[in-house]
Amino acid sequence: MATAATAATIPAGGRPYRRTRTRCGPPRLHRFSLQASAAAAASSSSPPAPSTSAPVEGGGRLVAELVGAFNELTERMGEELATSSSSRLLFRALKLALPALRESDGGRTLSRALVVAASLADLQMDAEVISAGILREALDAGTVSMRDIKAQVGVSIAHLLHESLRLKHAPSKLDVLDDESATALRKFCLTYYDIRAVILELVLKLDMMRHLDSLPRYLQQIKALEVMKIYAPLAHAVGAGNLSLELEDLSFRYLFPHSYGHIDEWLRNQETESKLIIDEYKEQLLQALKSDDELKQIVQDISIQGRYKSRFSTMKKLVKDGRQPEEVNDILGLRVILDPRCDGDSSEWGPRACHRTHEIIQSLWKEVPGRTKDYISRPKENGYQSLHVAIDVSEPGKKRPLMEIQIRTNEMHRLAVGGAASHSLYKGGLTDPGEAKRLKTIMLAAAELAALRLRDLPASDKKGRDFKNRAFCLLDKNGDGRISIEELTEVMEDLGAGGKDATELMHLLDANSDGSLSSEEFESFQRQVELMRSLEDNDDHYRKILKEKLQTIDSAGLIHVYRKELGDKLLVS
Ligand SMILES: Nc1nc2c(ncn2[C@@H]2O[C@H](COP(=O)(O)OP(=O)(O)OP(=O)(O)O)[C@@H](O)[C@H]2O)c(=O)[nH]1
Ligand SMILES: Nc1ncnc2c1ncn2[C@@H]1O[C@H](COP(=O)(O)OP(=O)(O)OP(=O)(O)O)[C@@H](O)[C@H]1O
Ligand SMILES: [Ca+2]
Ligand SMILES: [Ca+2]
Repeated sequence: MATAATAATIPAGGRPYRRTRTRCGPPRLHRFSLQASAAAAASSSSPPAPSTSAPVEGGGRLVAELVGAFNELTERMGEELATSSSSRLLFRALKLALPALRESDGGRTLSRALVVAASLADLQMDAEVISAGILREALDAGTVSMRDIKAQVGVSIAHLLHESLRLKHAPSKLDVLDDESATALRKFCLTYYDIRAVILELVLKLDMMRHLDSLPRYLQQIKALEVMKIYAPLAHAVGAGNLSLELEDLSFRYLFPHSYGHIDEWLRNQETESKLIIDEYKEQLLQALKSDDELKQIVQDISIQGRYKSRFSTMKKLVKDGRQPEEVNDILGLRVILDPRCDGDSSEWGPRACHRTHEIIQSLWKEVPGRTKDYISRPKENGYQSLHVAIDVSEPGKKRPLMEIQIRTNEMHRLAVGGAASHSLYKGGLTDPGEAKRLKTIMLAAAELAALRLRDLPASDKKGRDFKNRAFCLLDKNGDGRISIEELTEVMEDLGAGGKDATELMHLLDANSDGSLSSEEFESFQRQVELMRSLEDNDDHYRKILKEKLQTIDSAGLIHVYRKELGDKLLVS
């Protein structure tokens, strides 16, 4: 069995992972490795899993990688973005990038390129940005040239990459250690025509920050400082809030390891329980608000967001006025957003709905006296409106930090996110409201342009191809509903494998031996790819169980215990 170092999936932090979609919260990522799953498959007892090892050998493995990565990315993109022209573009980019990336650094570069692509897809970037993200690693590693990209993927991707490279080299022109230079550089970034290059660069910075450990200490600090001063505020300014928080926390960790350690320990100790409390209170409040007769009459929709405060944001609060961690009163946060009915007077119904929500909160929980701030009756100078209350969520014998609840209408929220009282300005990322407005216009224009460029071809081109079967349609070049040996050979040659591999793979997958692959035959191959992934998800799970039980495990011992104790549990449902 070929021992390729990288599996055909999107990895996190340099480790392969797979995502399970959940309705809320960030994607859940599972780590896995192909060798481990093969070992697990080999050791599992009856009924035997379908032969998963055969199609992943040699050139077949390349196709499995291509299809696996393609499926995972299009799933993340969602139907709206993964149009058929976008899919074709992404497929071309993957075909060029996969063989090139496998050559560098034992496959680690491929893992990282796929992580970058997945983050971009999660940010709902279009196929051009995602493709550029995959190819950028190959370009940096020197295994693909700009000329190859232009010829095989397209001029627009090459242009996007060119812009991101300009941005990459920008910081060296300035002394980023002083605030003025940092502000100047952020402004410079925002004058880019294609804001998507900025976002690509931000995601690449996040990837870099996740892999700083291997660098010498002084370099870690320089890079962390640059991210803290320039890229984290920039991410905040372009509306990528979670990206900004992660960039900040990672920089904080390298810049101030001791303070980070202290705060991290304190927040981590209560994180799991706090997040459960946030979810519980959120649900309870939503039910109470939705069943209130007065609110029913004046609002048409209610939503609640919850958040656990980040490491860096907590640290800033502590150093701002020397308070103790226990005195940070927004570690747990809820935000109620009310949508007043249109048939009433929103200038009256909005504030009334907020105050009614406050009364309901008071009836449910213990409000902390003196911590209520009514910025609705008395808006802040910048126009910010919201009603803030703090509640005590401690239980007898169990002291907890306070929970802050912000109550606002959707109109007030719009202002707090994008207006003069915008969060970007409030947090100091951008200092000029005009600039924030301009940025938004640029982003909208870029999005429209991308949508135009990637608009689907007429329906006749689709021949009833469905969303799930995109990979098949892309391999079936002449659209006759079958993948011929020529078509398979072509894609395998693109991936750097020989014609012999294509013949072998065809032999394995061609169940009815008619010399070509039907969509059903290809689907069963896709199922095998999926199966390998689930095996590897389980592997991680079992590894954890075993680690707890056995303390130390070597790889040979691991397989041994699998067979003895967990064999029948390893079946994949
Ligand atoms: N977007 C935006 N949010 C704001 C603004 N002012 C306050 N907020 C939000 O409201 C929260 C609480 O603000 P305040 O009630 O003024 O509390 P504070 O004086 O900061 O009190 P501490 O929590 O003790 O620091 C902040 O953490 C922000 O989330 C603003 O001008 N714009
Ligand atoms: N009570 C809350 N409920 C839900 N989301 C919140 C709440 N407070 C802040 N947020 C959001 O959480 C994200 C991180 O905010 P963060 O905690 O860093 O700052 P902040 O609370 O707004 O400001 P400060 O640090 O000055 O208190 C932002 O998107 C912010 O709008
Ligand atoms: Ca706050
Ligand atoms: Ca066949």
